[in-house]
Amino acid sequence: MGRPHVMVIPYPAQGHVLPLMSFSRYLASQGIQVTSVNTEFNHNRIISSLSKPSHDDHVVDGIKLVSIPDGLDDSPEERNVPGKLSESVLHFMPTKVEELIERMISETSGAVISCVVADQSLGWAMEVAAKFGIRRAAFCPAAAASMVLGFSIQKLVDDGLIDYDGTPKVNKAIQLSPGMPEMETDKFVWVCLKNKDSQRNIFQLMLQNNKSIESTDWLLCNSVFELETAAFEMSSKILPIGPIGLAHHSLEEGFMSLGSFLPEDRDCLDWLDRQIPGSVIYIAFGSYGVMGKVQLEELAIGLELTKRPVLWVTSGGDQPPMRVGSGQVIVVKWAPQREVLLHRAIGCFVSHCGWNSTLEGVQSGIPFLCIPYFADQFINKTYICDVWKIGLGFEQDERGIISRLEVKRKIDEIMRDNGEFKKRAIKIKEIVMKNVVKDGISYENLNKFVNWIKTEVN
Ligand SMILES: O=c1ccn([C@@H]2O[C@H](COP(=O)(O)OP(=O)(O)O[C@H]3O[C@H](CO)[C@@H](O)[C@H](O)[C@H]3O)[C@@H](O)[C@H]2O)c(=O)[nH]1
Repeated sequence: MGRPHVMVIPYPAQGHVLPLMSFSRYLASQGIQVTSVNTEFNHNRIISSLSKPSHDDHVVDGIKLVSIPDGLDDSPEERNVPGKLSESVLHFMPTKVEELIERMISETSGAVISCVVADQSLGWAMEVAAKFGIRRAAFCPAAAASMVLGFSIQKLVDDGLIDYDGTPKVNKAIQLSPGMPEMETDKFVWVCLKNKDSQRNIFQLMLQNNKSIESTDWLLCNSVFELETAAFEMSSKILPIGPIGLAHHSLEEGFMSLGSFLPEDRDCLDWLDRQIPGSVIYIAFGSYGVMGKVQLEELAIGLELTKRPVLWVTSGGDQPPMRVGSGQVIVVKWAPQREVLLHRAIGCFVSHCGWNSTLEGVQSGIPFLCIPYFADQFINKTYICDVWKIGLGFEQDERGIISRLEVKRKIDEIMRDNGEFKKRAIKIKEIVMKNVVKDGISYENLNKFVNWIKTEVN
């Protein structure tokens, strides 16, 4: 029997590459040969951001890194033009992946790829794999609730809640089933992009992906059954396997950053060592920065008013107008976020509620302050604030801005509150940990998947 070989294809964005890289590392640690396919642009960023240089650019931590062109020019700006990246993903990448598989098969005289694991948003990858007779699994890096929202589109149309292009006909909060987080129709994943063309494209893509997913052998979700019981009960096909980063903690530390597009600033960990336990506000908005100047300023002043130490990540480019260097505030471009959140100095996490950040905060037992701005982030915020009750949102003033006083008020509330938020956060963390150890649901699902990969190899 040959060694099983899995090809992993993430959507080419940071919040997708990181969890799929964690998943790849997990598979590699189970003796599976893994090829991770990234765009050339991302591949180069991944290699140059490794915290420990690799002897071989193409094999890192047991994972073979290969790249395909994305058809865009070399500037990062090109990828920020709305619609450019998604167009390349839809119309350029499929042929490149197909050519890559053909090449791999011919170079190794028919070597088997046991399975393609692709991001759930790349439905076409399932079709390419099927064309070569390769088995397939979809990986969802977002909450199960986001997936079932996609699966419920036809019902939303039938119930008269949205039009055929996804536009809401009414503005109201709905629940897809009892126990599901409430969702505002005007904040549906495809609606809150605030751009009609993008809305139409994403909506169409979700419909297409729903179809492609029907033909997959597995639909794995980086989530935890007990965090989202109602969502998992709505679709038995979605299997929780998360949080995926927790599955390989024993692996070599030097490659913890594998998949980051920017080098991690590890000095902030030394700074954290010098802070009082539970005192630091960690603020990070994922890999994009879209905060307006006025909001940024109110946030910065509000944080200063709390007189608490702050660690601020500027990844997307938003430079906080704060007095840096006072010892109270440290600003970094890219932090080792998972390690930061686990540090005893951290008291709360001001987050945009991307699903990876949500899971990382949850598994660290840290309370949240939420500033969601698009896509699935509103659903994740509802989980944090209304379902798990481990965080607070902010009220906006008449200008649509979160004022400095509101920032200070909410941070003081979450950091004091006799530790109620912290206590609940620790409880939720314990639930999560139960799922990733032996006999836990995520652990068992991962095991089943690995066994399936191993036993079906010819
Ligand atoms: O300084 C930093 C900042 C972030 N991260 C990591 O970057 C990832 C960011 O992921 P996420 O929190 O999900 O944010 P986005 O990059 O914005 O993720 C996109 O993808 C997610 C998964 O589909 C969605 O939930 C989000 O809405 C979408 O914006 C996390 O693993 C962080 O640990 C770092 O390592 N260092």
